[in-house]
Amino acid sequence: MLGKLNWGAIPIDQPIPLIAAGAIGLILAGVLAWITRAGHWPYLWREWITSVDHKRIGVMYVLLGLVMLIRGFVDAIMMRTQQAAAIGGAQGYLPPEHYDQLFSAHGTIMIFFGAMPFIIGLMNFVVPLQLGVRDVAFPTLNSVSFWLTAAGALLVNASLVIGEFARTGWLPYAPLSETGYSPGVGVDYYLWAIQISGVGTLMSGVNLVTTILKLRAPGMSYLRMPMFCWTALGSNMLIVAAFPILTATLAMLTLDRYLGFHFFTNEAGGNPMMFMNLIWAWGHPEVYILVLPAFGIFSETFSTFSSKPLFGYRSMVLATLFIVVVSFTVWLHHFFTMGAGGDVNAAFGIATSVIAVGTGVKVFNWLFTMYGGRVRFATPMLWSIAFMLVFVVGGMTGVLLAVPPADFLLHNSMFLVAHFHNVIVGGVVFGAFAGLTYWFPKAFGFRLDERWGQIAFWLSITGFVIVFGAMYVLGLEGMTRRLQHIDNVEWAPGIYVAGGGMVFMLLGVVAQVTQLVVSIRNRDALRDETGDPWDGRSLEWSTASPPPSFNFAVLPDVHGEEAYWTVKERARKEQSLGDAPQYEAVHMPRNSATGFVTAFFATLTGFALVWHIWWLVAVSLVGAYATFVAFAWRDEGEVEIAADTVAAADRARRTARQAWLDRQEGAA
Ligand code: HEA
Ligand code: HEM
Ligand SMILES: [Cu+2]
Repeated sequence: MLGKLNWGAIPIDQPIPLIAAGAIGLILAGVLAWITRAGHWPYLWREWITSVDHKRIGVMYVLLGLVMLIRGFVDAIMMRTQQAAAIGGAQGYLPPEHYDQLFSAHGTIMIFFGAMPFIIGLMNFVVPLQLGVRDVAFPTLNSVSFWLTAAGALLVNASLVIGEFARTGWLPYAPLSETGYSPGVGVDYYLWAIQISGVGTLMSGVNLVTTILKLRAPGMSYLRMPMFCWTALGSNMLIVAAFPILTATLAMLTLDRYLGFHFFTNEAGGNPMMFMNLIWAWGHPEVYILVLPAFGIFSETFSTFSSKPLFGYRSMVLATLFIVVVSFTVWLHHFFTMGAGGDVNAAFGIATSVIAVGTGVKVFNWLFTMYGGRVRFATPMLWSIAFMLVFVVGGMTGVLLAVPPADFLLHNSMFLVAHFHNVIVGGVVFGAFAGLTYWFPKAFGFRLDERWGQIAFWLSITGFVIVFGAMYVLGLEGMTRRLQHIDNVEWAPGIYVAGGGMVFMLLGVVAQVTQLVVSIRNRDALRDETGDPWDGRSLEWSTASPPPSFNFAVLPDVHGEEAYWTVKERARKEQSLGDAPQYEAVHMPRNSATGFVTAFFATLTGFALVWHIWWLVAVSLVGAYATFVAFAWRDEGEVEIAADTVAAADRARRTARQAWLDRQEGAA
């Protein structure tokens, strides 16, 4: 009846996951109970869970990303403390099979459910606003994408209590991940969680590419798009091209595990090297999927907070497209040591180093954007400057790893671990925080507390330098990755230093949460009436904060590269906002439960497949299909928002804007 599932799946003999799961369960039950008591369910269902508004979906994506970053951070604390507690004769508190699940879960959660949702959420929220349009191309599909991602996150976290997670690393290398070496359900959880969320990511990629290519405000030609839209286009083109490779690779591994195929086995004609090639053909582009939008965020913040247009806009566009193409030609640098031969290694090493040229162009453009500008050191700008300093180091160590002879020494060492955290945390996570603090007032109508933001920043950057600086040293001293126990006591100082740095990082996380709480409590004092708290240059700042459901009362008419700056300049010169526009009724897509219900069935499907509960697989697949059919048959797809409502929504913003203009005149 329940396939392989029985009471043995609950890890009663392992107190740590049980206590962790118990605590999470209690918090979750508390939150649910509070929502029920306060009677918030109808509101949540109507306005959020079934919402197809790209802004709401973007916010939910970011929230998912934040929660999962904290979840992955807890794993990181456990890894660092385990290593510090298991040197020489000491054994630490985590047995090897648990430590292996820990780094696998940490990597998987951080990449797929922390960084990806965070970045996709920011793109979802910002891109339509910057393009001057009312939503993405396929709003309901957008909701499906989000909920499928959440379903994957749920499955990974469920594995903590029901069964186990993969012990194979964040990419389940074959043949280790084949049934013979990984007989448990861990790899199956990995496979279905990533397949389900991967479908969501692919659809979100199709959605955003279509939006950017097809839906732009009148006058918004390609070369007038803000830089963030360009990098979002690059990132989503990479998603559309790369994610099918991931899906196919994992599908083949699934066939191996479930039906006894031999794609990646050592015998019967299988070839494990095929897995390496395929997984990295997706895996390398994936890191640029993450970092390109972060580059876009920095382009926005450097320009806004330097009060200058972005330097070298066209070269930035070219560098972005260059990175998109070249990132598909370098995958082999992840397994230089596996014997492809000197010529092949040299070719891929050179291709890898060439990417540094594209990134270098960007770094110099950001520097020149700041040069001669009136630089304001607000929190988003602090994250951006810190990014530029640390990312150059991380990039350089990447170029070092791209030299095959050097990589033979450094492959699988802590130096490699330091390299990629240096670029992912320093690039993607700092970018996400810059974006969060930059666009938060747009999403919620009030700014984040600046003082706590700065405290969080300084704590995090201090911790970052200590933790990953120590890891570089450990790597050069020969320490390899994924060690549950440390035999060589000479590494102890480095491991203690890295552990000490974690204290600063932890305080940084606490400060970020405090910032959020303090800001929400002081929201009236932090209110942003004008919709433009940073003196921004692109269209998202031309509408109210938070923007109405239809984004713009009247679709903007774009002149020039900096759409909103041009409008503001004219208003400043003429000391007037111009006449109120002609308002018309707006049609917006109706909310839909399709995404949530599909994801509900997808979660069941995934869970049932992990545990071989075949009847449940059948039932939930039918359920998911029926949801789509029901959606296709609905005949009322849109709601009309009357012209009066649109006008009323715009009036408040115009009044605040006029007051701002008058103040400017007073100051002049
Ligand atoms: C956001 C993520 C991200 C980014 C941006 C990068 C960027 C780069 N990475 Fe990294 N990398 C990872 C994430 C990332 N990487 C991950 C996750 C892994 C390991 C996964 C695993 O094994 O589990 C990895 C592993 C990895 C390896 C494999 C090593 C091994 O397994 O032994 C290599 C080897 O070539 C490499 C190289 C590079 C290079 C050359 C860049 C370049 O793009 C960097 C370019 C930037 C600069 C160089 C700085 C700025 C430039 C200038 C200021 C101009 C002047 C500079 C020069 C002319 C040099 N990376
Ligand atoms: C914020 C602080 C972080 C710390 C202190 C940290 C620490 C660590 C440590 C100690 C390891 C394992 C090293 C080993 O034993 O091999 C690791 C692995 C990893 N981390 Fe992090 N990490 C952090 C954030 C992140 C983020 C934000 C991401 C991605 C977005 C990430 C992605 C990974 C990946 C992919 C691995 C490899 C897992 C594997 O070996 O399969 N980490 N991290
Ligand atoms: Cu790579």
